Amino acid sequence: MATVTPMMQQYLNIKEAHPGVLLFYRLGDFYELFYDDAITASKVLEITLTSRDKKKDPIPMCGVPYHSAKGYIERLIDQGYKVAICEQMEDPKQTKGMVKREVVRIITPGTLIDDFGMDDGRSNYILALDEKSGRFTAAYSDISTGEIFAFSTEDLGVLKSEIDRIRPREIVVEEGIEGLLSELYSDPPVNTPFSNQTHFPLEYGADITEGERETLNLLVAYIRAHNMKDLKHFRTVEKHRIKETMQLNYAALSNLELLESLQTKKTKGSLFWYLNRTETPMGKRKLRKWIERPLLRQTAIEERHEAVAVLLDHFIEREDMRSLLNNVYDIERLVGRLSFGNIDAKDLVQMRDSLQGLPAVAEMLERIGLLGTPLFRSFDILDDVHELLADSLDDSPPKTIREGGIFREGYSNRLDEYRYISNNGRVWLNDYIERERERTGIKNLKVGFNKVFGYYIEISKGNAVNFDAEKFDYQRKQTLTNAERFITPELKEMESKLLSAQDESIILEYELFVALREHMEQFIPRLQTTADIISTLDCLVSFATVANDYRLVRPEFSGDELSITEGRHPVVEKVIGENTYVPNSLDMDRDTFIYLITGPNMSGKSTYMRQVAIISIMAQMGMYVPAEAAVLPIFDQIFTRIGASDDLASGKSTFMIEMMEANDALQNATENSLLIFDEIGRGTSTYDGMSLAQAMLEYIHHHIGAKTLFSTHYHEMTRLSTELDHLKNVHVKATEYDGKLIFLHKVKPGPVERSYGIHVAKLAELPDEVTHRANDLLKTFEQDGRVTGNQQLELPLDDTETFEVHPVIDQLKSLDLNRMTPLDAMMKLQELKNELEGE
Ligand SMILES: Nc1ncnc2c1ncn2[C@@H]1O[C@H](COP(=O)(O)OP(=O)(O)OP(=O)(O)O)[C@@H](O)[C@H]1O
Repeated sequence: MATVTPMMQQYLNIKEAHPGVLLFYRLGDFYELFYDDAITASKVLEITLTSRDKKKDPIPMCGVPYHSAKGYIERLIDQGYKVAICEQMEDPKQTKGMVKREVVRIITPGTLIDDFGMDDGRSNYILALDEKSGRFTAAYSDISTGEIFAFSTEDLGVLKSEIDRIRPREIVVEEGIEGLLSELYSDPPVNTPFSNQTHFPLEYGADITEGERETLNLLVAYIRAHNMKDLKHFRTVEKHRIKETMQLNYAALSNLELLESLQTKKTKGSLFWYLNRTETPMGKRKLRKWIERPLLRQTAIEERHEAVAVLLDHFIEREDMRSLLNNVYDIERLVGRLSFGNIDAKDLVQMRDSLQGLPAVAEMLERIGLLGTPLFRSFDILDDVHELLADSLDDSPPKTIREGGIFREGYSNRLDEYRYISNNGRVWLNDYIERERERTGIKNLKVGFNKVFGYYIEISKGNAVNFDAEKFDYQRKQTLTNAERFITPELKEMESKLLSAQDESIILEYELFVALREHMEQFIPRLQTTADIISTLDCLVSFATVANDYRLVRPEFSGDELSITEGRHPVVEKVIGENTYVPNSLDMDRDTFIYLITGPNMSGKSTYMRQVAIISIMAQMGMYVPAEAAVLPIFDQIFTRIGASDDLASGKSTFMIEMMEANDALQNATENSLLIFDEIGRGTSTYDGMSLAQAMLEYIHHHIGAKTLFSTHYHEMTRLSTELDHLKNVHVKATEYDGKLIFLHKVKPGPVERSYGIHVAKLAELPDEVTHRANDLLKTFEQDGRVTGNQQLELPLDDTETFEVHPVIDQLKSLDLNRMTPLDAMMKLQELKNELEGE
C-alpha cells in the first residue's frame, strides 16, 4: 500500500473513529470529503468529483466552501445521511506542522438543534426503541425544544401506530433488535443500532417504568454521542399515554387527509391547512399534535371548547392577541439554543421581544375571563426576565458574540469606561493634531494609522527638510517619496490606551455575554411553561378565528348519540366554496349504528363519510365543527378503509392492504369506535368482494356495534337492511337530465334507484364509441336478466361464474321461509318465475 501523507493519515484516523458518517474535513476555506464519502456526496449533491494525488495513487475527493456548507449539509441530512464536522482547532498561520483537527459535531436527522434544515412548523423527533421479552419500550424527544417522552406496549400494532404518529426523523434501536424495524416497516426511517450502559440523570414523571428508563438512557446516550453538548433543557420525562387520546393509525391519518393531501403530499388541502391560523411556530407545532391526538376526556375537551367560545365572543381582544402573538418568536427552540450554549445576542433580543407583549396578553386574558381557567392558570409573564434582557441588550447586536456591540450603556461601568476611551479617541486625536500643528508651525501635519507601526504623524517632504525632529521629540519611522513619518511618546501612549480599550471592551463584552447566558439558564423551566401556554393560546385563537370565518358550531357530547345536522366537509367546502357545498345530516344511536351508503361514483359518498370522521376529530380536538348542530359520542378510535393506498414498496397488493386495514378495524374496534369502510371488496372479483363486504358488515353488526359508515357499489347489499336491524340504507342522490348526470350530493334515506356508471364514464370523456357500446351492452345484459337495472355494470368473468351465482338462486337462498306467509311465498315464486322466463 502506498504511504499516505501525514494529513491523509490524520484524516484516516478521524474517519476510523467516526464510522457510518460523512466526514466534512476542514481544509482552509473548504470542507473536503475523500474516498467513498466523496463519491456519495458528489452524487447526492451533484458536485464535481476530483481526486487528490492524481499521479501516484488518486484519492476520490470533493469539497464545498465552508461559508456555503449549510445548504449542502441540509441536503445530505434530508436524504437521511449523517454528517460529521471536523474543524481546524488551531490557526494554520500560527502553527508549525500539522494543524490539529477534531470532530466538533455530528449532525443526524434526529439530533438537530434549531439549525440545518429544520422545519419550524414540525416537531423533530428522535426515537429510541427496545424490546425485552415481548414488551416494546420507546423513548422519544425533540432535542430542539427539550420535550421528552416514554411509553411501552406489548402490542406490535399499537407500537407501529404510535410511531407512525410521532413520525421520528431518526430511530435508535438497541443493538440486536434491528429486525424489529423491518417488521414494522418495509422501508424503515433512518436508524442506527446503538447500545449503552451508562445512566443519565433525568427527571422522571410519574409511572416511568424501569424498562422505559433504560430506553431513555439509550436515547440520551446516543444524543450525547452526537451532539456533545449539554442537555440542560430536557424537561421532566412524560409518560406518553396511549390510552388518553383517540387512536388514529397511519391509514386514518393519511386517508382523512388530516396533515397533508393524499394526492400532493402537501399541507394544502388538509385539515391542518384549514385550521392553521396560528401566529407562532410553537402554535403551529402544537396544532399538529392536537390534530394527531384528539382527546378522550370530556372535561379536557370542553375546556378548549369553552375557551374558543369566549374568544369567539371577543373579536377585538382576539385580534389584538393575534397581533401580539405575531411578535413572539420560537421561544421553545430559543430555549434549546440557550441550553446548548449556542444562543447569540440576536437570539436573546428575539427572546426579549417575544416576552415584551406578554403582560398585555395576560391583561386581555384576564379581561375576558380566561386567565383563571385551568388552561392559562400558570401563565407566567416573565417580566423579570424581560426586564433583565431589556436593560442589558443593545437593540441590534451583531450575530457574532466576539465583536462587541452587544450591551447597552449603563449595563457595566467598566465597559462604559472602555467605550468612552475608544469613542473619545477621535476627539483626542483631532485635538492633538491641532496642538502639534501649532507647536511645530507645520499647517499640513497629519495623523495616520497603519498596521505595521500604528499611529504616526506625517509631514510633507517640503516641510520635513528643515524640520528639527529632536527638538519636538519626534522619532523618524519611515521615509516616503514625498513625506516623512514620525511617532511621539505621547501619541504612542494614547495609542496603546485606545487600542487596548477597544480590545478590552470586546473581551469584556464576550465575558459578560457568557455570564448572562449562564444566568439565563435558571429561567429555562419558566420559559418552557410560558412557551407551552402561548402555543395553546395560539391554537385556540386560531380555532376561534376559523370558527368565526366558516360559521362553525360548538358540538355537544351525549353518550351514544351521533347526530349531525347539515354537516359539511370543512376542506372540500373551503375548496369549492360554501355556496356550492351541499350539507348533509346523519342520525345514529344504539338502534341504528350502520349506514349502508349507495350512489353513483363521484356523487359524494366518500366526502360524506370523511366529513363525519373529520367532524368527530375536530370536536375531540376541542374545536368547533362545520354543521348547524352536532351531538356526538366520544370516539375511542377511528378506523378507515378508504381508496387504494398502494404500498408498492412493501410488495403487498392493493387488495392485501385493503384486507389488512379492514382486519385492523375488525380486530380492534369497540362499540365506541367509528368505522369508515369505503367500497370494501373492490379489489377482487365481484362475488368475492360482495361476500366479504357482507360478512364484514354482519360481523360489525353482531359483534362490534361500532358506528359504521359503509359505502358500496354492490347494490344487492342494500337488501341487508331487512336482516340487520341496526342497519339503515341511505344513498347520495343524483339525477338524469337531458341525458346528462346531475350530482345533487344530497344524502337521502333508502338505497339508490339505479346505477350511473356509464354516465360517469361519459363525464370522464371516454370516447363516445366506448360509452355507446357500453350502453348497448348494458341493455342486452338487462334484457338477459343477468343484470337488473339496479345493478352496477359488472361484467361476469365467465359463464360458469354467472351460472353458479344466478341472481334467482341467490334470492332463493336468502328467503326466510319461517317468516313468510303462504301468500308471500306464492308471490315470490311468481316473481322469480317471471324473472327466469324473461331470460
Ligand atoms: N356535499 C357535497 N357538496 C358539493 N360537492 C360535493 C359534495 N360531496 C362531494 N362533492 C364533490 O364531488 C366530488 C366527488 O366526491 P366523492 O369523492 O366523495 O365521491 P364518491 O361518491 O365517493 O366517488 P367514488 O365512488 O368515485 O369514489 C368531490 O370531489 C367534490 O368536489
